[in-house]
Amino acid sequence: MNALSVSGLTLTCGDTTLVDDLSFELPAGATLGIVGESGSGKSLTLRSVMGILPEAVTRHGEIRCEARTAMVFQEPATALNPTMRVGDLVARTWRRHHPDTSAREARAAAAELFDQVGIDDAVRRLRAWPHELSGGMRQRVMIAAALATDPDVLLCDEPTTALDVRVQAQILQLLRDLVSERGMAMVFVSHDLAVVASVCSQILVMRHGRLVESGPMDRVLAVPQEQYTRDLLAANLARRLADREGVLR
Ligand SMILES: Nc1ncnc2c1ncn2[C@@H]1O[C@H](COP(=O)(O)OP(=O)(O)OP(=O)(O)O)[C@@H](O)[C@H]1O
Repeated sequence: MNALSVSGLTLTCGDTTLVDDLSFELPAGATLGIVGESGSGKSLTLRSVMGILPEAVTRHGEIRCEARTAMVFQEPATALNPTMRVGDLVARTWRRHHPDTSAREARAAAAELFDQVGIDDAVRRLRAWPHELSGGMRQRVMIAAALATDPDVLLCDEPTTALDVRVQAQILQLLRDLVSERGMAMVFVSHDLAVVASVCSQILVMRHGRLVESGPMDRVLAVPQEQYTRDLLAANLARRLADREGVLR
C-alpha cells in the first residue's frame, strides 16, 4: 500500500515551470531521499504534499495521500515561536490532534515525546524558551512537535543542514531510530547525497524541476544511470574529502 502517490506534479509561477511532470510513489513505511542542487524543486515538492505552497505557485497533477503527514524544516530557529515555551508548543500541537485530552495529559505526552527524541531532563526542559536551546536541541523539539501529530509520513526539508557535523550525525541517528521504531515513512530532502544515503533506502534525483532518475539507493549509488547522478556523486565525494583535509590540518 502506498502512503503517498504523486502523479504528474507540475508547479508553475507565472510563465515559469518550477517542477515539471514529477511522479513518484512512497510505500507505507518506506524512506525516500530527494536530492538535487539548489533550486531543483525539492522543497516545493514537499510543500505540495503538505499543502503549504506559496500563494504565487500554481499546482497541477495529482497527489494522493491517505496518510497523516508532518513536516520538519531546515531552520528550527525560525520555525519555533520565540514567545512560546517549547513544552507548550509540543503540548498544544498534541492537544490539537488529541482533542479529548486534558492540559495535564498533553503536558505528560510532551514530556514523553521529549524523552523519545533524546532531550535530557525532559520535564524541566518543557519550560525552556527556544533561545535557551542549542540548534540541535531546537531541531529535536521540532521533531517532537511533528511526532505529536502521530504522522504516518515524516517530511524532512534539509533538517540537518544548519547543524554542525557532530550534531547532524546525532539527528540523523534519531530519525533512523524513529522511523524504524514507529514504522513511519519518510521523505528526506537534501542537497547532500551522503546525508540522504545514510537515512533512506530509495532515492529520487531532481534537476531543474525534473526527475533525473530514481530507484533503490544501493543500486543508484552503485550503478547510476545518468551523468548528472554521477556528477553529484563525484561532487559529494570531493566535498567529503575536502572536509576530511580540513579536519586533519
Ligand atoms: N514562493 C516562490 N515563488 C516563486 N518561485 C519560487 C518560490 N519558492 C521557490 N521558487 C522557485 O522554485 C524553484 C524551486 O525551488 P525549491 O525551493 O523547491 O528548490 P530546492 O531544490 O528545494 O532548493 P533549495 O535547496 O535551495 O531550497 C527555484 O527556482 C525557486 O527560485
